[in-house]
Formats: sequence, structure tokens, C-alpha cells
Amino acid sequence: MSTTDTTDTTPFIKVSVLGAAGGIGQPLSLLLKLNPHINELALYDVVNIPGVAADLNHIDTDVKITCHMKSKSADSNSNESLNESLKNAIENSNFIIIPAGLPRKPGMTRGDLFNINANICKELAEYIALYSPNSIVLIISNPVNSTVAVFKEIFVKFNIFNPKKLFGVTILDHVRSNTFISELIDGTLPNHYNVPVVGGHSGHSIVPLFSQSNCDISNLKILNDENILDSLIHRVQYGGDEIVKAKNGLGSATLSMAYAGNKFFNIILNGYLNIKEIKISSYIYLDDSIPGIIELKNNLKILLNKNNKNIKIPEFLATPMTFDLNGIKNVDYTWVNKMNHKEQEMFFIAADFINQNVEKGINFVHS
Ligand SMILES: NC(=O)C1=CN([C@@H]2O[C@H](COP(=O)(O)OP(=O)(O)OC[C@H]3O[C@@H](n4cnc5c(N)ncnc54)[C@H](O)[C@@H]3O)[C@@H](O)[C@H]2O)C=CC1
Ligand SMILES: O=C([O-])CC(=O)C(=O)O
Repeated sequence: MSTTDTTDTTPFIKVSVLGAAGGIGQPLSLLLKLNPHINELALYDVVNIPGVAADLNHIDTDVKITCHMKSKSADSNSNESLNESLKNAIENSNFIIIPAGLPRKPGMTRGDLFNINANICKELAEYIALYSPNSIVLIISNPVNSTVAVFKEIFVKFNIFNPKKLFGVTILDHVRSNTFISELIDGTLPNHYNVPVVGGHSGHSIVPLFSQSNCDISNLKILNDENILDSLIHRVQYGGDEIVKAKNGLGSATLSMAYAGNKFFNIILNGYLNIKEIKISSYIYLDDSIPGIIELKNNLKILLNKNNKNIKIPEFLATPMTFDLNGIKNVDYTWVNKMNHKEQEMFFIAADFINQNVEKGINFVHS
């Protein structure tokens, strides 16, 4: 290859995965190692990361793997306990993807993970604020409805919060909606469906908008049967439980999450590199500075008033959007006025849940 060609303006892309030795972290890192746009993949964990990095290093793609494991001394509470590994893992990263934290066991809700995972998120957020404040941050760690609020509050504390660059990863709900509707119809071509999902990422906070799918499935006879539609919606809202039960104590969704996380990352990267604009939902802070947010809030306000609902518009919401070099390009608010009555009722319930989950995240940071 020529070394004299100076016309290549493609930026150097560094991606960091925090929690890379875990059930999601490993397959996600494998998929990222195959990505032709990535130059460096920094893998960080508190255990087992040298083996994962060595293994991935044998793959003959151009992505350079760097390995970062938290050292024992970084665990102490002394002033000298700077976590150099974490600092090195995230410095100069364009994207930081975070699947660090405990997964559920049968009988647990995502909310039951809050105490442990919020503490993990706190350390990671503080390091990102100090050493990689301009990166785009994708949070997978549950409970997403609350952990994203933890990140936001810490970023605000450090005065580095950029609402266009902080994402809760909720795309698995969209992936499941596409798969489950396909199964219900004829089991073919699940990824030809494109079901928008709004709200949050747990149980009744998840609102799949089947009436707004790209394939006109709202006209399908099958969905006119209220029982079939209800069980489809329930399956999407509680898809995570299906996996937790099947894994029987050995964790929650990992492979489908790695697939979904990689899909979301690629959609953002396509916008970032100006290759292709694709619309997808993510759980974000509804900051008025983001194009489309004022319209989204106005439409939600009108909807709530019209239905005499005394519900606060959530500060965070999964909503469809597009991406560019700065993170979020544009938020799509048009789904609000296209919701049918059933979807509106689901949204009101979701908003109530999200408000409680967000409050938990905010209180954790300020207590
Ligand atoms: N957003 C979503 O749609 C989904 C989210 N999840 C969540 O993702 C998280 C990870 O799930 P799994 O990979 O299955 O769990 P896992 O237990 O297999 O892996 C978690 C990894 O995080 C690491 N870790 C723990 N503390 C850490 C710290 N302080 N810094 C860096 N890494 C640390 C662990 O060592 C482990 O390797 C869970 O909270 C789970 O609930 C899971 C599926 C879907
Ligand atoms: O259910 C869980 O705990 C993991 C998760 O978020 C999902 O699979 O959607």
C-alpha cells in the first residue's frame, strides 16, 4: 500500500468497550474487531481481559486491539488509586460502549440491579468526564432507564454534559419486535421489518409502535385480534425475561444484545462518518438544544392535556433519531401524533415508570 497518499481524510476511530470480558462484552468485541472503519479497539474490564484480548488479536483484520485490566492497587481507597488502565482505555476514544455490570437472575427485575450497577457506572462516568469528555457514550448496563440518568448527572457535575452524545442502548427491543412480528406472520425476513420502539427499556416502559412499522402491518388481520396483539406486545416488553428464564441462572441476553449493540453502533458510525443516514431509537435526555426536541415535548404536552393525564413529560425517552459527527442530528417527533389509542395508553403507563426510574438515578448521584 502507498504511504505517500495524503488524500485520505478518514478519521482515526478508537472504540472502547468497558466490561469487555463479559457475556455481552466478548461477542460485541468480536463483532467490532470485524469492523473495517475501526482503527483501535480498547478492551477494559476488572477481570479476564488479557485472555479475551489475546484471542481477538489472532483474527486477521486491521483493527488494533489494546488490553486494559484494572490493577489491584487501583482498588484501594488511597489517593494514589488512579485507575491508569481505565484512563488509558478511554483516552482519545471516539466511542465508548459500556456493557459493564451485573446481569439479572430469574426472579429479579432490572431495577434490582440498580445499586451495584449504579456504583459501577459512577466510576466509569467520572473517568470519562475527566479523561474522555468528548467521546460518544453508549450505555448498555441495566437498568438503562436509571443508569443513563446517573451518567447524565455525573457529566453535569463535571460540566462536560453534551446531550447529543449520551445514549441508552434500547435497540434490542426493536430487534425483538422485528423478529416476533415476522414469526407471527410467516417467520421469514425478520430484518425487513422496522418497528419503531419508544419509551424506556424495561417491562411496561417499552412501547413498540407496531402501527407505525415500515411494512403496513397495522392492516394485518392477525393484529386486529386484540389477544394476539396483546401477547405480541407483552412478548416484546418482557423479551428479556424469556432469555433470563431460558438461561436458568446463567445470566440474560448476551448474543442478541451483542448483535443489537453492534447494529446500533454501526448506525451511529454511519452518521458520524457521513456514509448513510439511518433512523433508530435510543434512550436520551430530552434537551431543548437537540433539533426536534422542542417539537417532541410540545406534541407530548398536547397529547397529555387532551387525555387529561397529569403525567410529567419524562426527562429521558427512547425516541427515533438520526446521527452525524456530533452525535444526534435530528430527533423524530412525528410518531407522537401517529400513535393509535392503544399505543397512547401504553405510552402514558411508560412515562410514569420512566419518571420513577429517572428519579432513582438522579437521587443516587445527589445523595
Ligand atoms: N441494554 C440492554 O438492552 C441490555 C442490557 N444488559 C445489561 O448489560 C449488563 C452486562 O450484561 P452481561 O454482559 O450479560 O454481564 P456479565 O456479568 O457477563 O459481564 C459484565 C462484565 O462487566 C464487568 N465489570 C464489572 N464491574 C466492572 C467495572 N467496575 N468496570 C468494568 N467492567 C466491570 C465484569 O467483570 C464482566 O466481565 C448487565 O447489566 C445487563 O443487565 C443485558 C442485555 C440487554
Ligand atoms: O432482561 C435483561 O435483564 C437484559 C435486558 O435488558 C434484555 O434482555 O432486554
